[in-house]
Amino acid sequence: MELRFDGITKTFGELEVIRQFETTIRQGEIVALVGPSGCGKSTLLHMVAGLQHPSSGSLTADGKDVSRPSPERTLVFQEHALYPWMTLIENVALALEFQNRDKTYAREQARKWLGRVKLAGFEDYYPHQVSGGMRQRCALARAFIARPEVLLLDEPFGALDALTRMTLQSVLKDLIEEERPTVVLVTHDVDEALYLADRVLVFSNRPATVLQEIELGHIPKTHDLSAFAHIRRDVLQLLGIDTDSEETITETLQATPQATPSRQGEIA
Ligand SMILES: Nc1ncnc2c1ncn2[C@@H]1O[C@H](COP(=O)(O)OP(=O)(O)OP(=O)(O)O)[C@@H](O)[C@H]1O
Repeated sequence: MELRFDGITKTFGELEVIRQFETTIRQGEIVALVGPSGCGKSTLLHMVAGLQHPSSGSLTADGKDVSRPSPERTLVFQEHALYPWMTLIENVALALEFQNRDKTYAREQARKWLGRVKLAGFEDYYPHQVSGGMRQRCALARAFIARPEVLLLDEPFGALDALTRMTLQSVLKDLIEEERPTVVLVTHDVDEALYLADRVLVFSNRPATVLQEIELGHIPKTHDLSAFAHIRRDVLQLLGIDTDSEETITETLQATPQATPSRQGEIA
């Protein structure tokens, strides 16, 4: 499914969040959105999901106006995505039951998808009985089982530790390669964007405009991103991050741009 953003502006009351956003995301393309906290990345995803509407401009999916949510466009959040009172298999099967599919078929498919994300044997566990990484595997199974044409990922692994995040990124990459949905990924993690995306859009502070568009193409990638070091450095510099102190990347991107420094001696 092709997504076309044509002169999209979004305001909430007096607050202008996105200004004149233009791009076309091709069928099967993976586009990452990176930018400072609060610049409007999630708002853009919510518009594609049909949960928010542009204040001006137009947004179409395969030429049709996006006006409401549809199972063709699935949103995956960072956490709290699973129903805690349902087992993993029930959570996954629900995505098909919502489409009025037969319950037995939905359960069979859910078992298959849990196997694909390496959760065979955990079907009858409740979300609180498994790790955060396993919950996100389950959330991916629930997103993919409905075979969405557009997958919208909002910081899908933001709550996970670095090692688990890398493992889950590989799981997601394999699923995307097999299923080929169009993907829009919002992330604070520049490495995640470079690893997963065909194209990266770097946004400015609010009102968000595109500072740079980086075409990576369908290059086979591994977690060794040394070949992309120059791109990574450029992106970080665009975001105003000192590349000599890399450990602060995620924290800096998450920091509120309007945050006021605490007075000397004050406990932050
Ligand atoms: N429903 C809403 N009503 C009013 N203001 C909103 C609404 N949704 C978002 N905003 C505001 O729009 C701005 C952009 O929010 P958004 O969540 O899209 O940013 P973001 O780039 O995804 O941030 P982060 O990276 O921190 O998740 C913020 O200032 C936010 O307070």
